[in-house]
Amino acid sequence: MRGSVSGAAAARRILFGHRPYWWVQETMIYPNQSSPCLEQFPITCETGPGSPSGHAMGSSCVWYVMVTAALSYTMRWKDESAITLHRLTWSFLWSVFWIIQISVCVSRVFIATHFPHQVILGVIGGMLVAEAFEHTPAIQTANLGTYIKTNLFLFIFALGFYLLLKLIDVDLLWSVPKAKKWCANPDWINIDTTPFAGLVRNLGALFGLGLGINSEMFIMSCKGTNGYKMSFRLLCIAASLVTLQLFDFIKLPTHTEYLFYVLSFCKSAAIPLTVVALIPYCMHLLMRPTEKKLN
Ligand SMILES: O=P(O)(O)OC[C@H]1O[C@@H](O)[C@H](O)[C@@H](O)[C@@H]1O
Repeated sequence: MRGSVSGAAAARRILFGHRPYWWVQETMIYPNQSSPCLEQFPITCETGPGSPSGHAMGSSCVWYVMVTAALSYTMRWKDESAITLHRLTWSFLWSVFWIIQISVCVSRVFIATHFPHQVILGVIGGMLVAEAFEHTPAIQTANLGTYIKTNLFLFIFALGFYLLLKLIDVDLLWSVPKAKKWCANPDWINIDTTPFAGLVRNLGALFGLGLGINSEMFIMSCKGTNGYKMSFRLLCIAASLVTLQLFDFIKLPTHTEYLFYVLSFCKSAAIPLTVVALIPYCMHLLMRPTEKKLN
């Protein structure tokens, strides 16, 4: 009994970060209704727990991967002037990195979705995740079966963890009613901010990545001779950036929860599949006639 009580307390401490926009309404620390008035915005009403910040974590993780990948390129330059250039690039890229992270953190705190320590934890967490994945090259070589098994494991683990915590009276979705109660405008509550929506999105992305890197399209384009060409890579980057903007225009219907989760999974799977396999394959086909003419 004591074990389950202390387990619940530990889980609460780790997973139950309050967000300022509801915490300020419920805390008892301000006497005689003197609690400060926090302005809310259309993006304030996140429904998940506040710690660590998902936006800060996502941003630091993605930018960390891009900056370290770019620097690993410049590190190969060996002569004296190249070393100076590498140092300049290093300072520039890390400055850009920190400017972006600070901007994300300040904006999350400004709109009352986070306390400062939650965004700091998010940035550190994102960098740790990026480091861990950079040291796990198996991700890029795993077969589709492994991706599917990992997907199933993560889904069952998350669901099992949710149900297990429910048994010891801990509701992992505790934050949703709080958000609904204290959000200034019900229209600002978005289903895609719930913890389950985040889970489904991540599972979809992982599945799409698995499908992509195990597809013929990826093998023929990225693993072929074109894959090493700078022009091919730049074309893929440009086309991917445009396509990602187009994906952003696809708005999913939110009236039926299950349908939303299924479509969200499909959309999240389609994005890496497009970027990793479809676009490189199209670019590969586009570049082929030019090569034939040259030959
Ligand atoms: O914790 P934050 O910064 O409010 O970010 C929450 C977001 O974090 C993201 O990681 C999740 O994918 C989203 O579903 C969620 O809305």
